[in-house]
Amino acid sequence: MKMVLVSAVALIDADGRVLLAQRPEGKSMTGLWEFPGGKVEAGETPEAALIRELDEELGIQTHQSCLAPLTFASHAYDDFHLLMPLFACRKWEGIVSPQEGQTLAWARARDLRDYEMPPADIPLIPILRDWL
Ligand SMILES: Nc1nc2c([nH]c(=O)n2[C@@H]2O[C@H](COP(=O)(O)OP(=O)(O)OP(=O)(O)O)[C@@H](O)[C@H]2O)c(=O)[nH]1
Repeated sequence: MKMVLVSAVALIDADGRVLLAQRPEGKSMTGLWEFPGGKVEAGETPEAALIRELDEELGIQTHQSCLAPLTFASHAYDDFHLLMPLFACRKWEGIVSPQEGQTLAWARARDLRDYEMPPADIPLIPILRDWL
């Protein structure tokens, strides 16, 4: 099975809320809420992929030193196996604004369960809630 490496981040604001992005129409798993991030390209580190994706998707800049490893997802989808490190980040520059028409939500830890997420993300929720 093809292994796909996706780097994702829990961006945490000053009130301890986490940023979720809703997958737009036309993509797989439309409407589900996910952590910002994306596929790691050839020759890229997971951290560099995330720094690039945050700039592209949300218009913010961060640094490797602001990305702390938090946990990971390992999930067998029908057509690929997803391996997804989840970093935590509390420091960035710029204002979070959707660059690709995504709907964004700042979710409180206790409300995370109310957002329908991809199956790979489900085990991450209690880890994140305990950690926040
Ligand atoms: N960024 C992100 N991707 C996730 C999460 N959970 C999860 O299963 N994924 C999966 O990881 C892949 C991320 O790919 P991507 O963001 O670079 O590209 P994409 O949505 O256009 O991919 P796709 O349309 O090929 O599915 C997708 O298959 C997505 O469904 C998550 O929390 N964040």
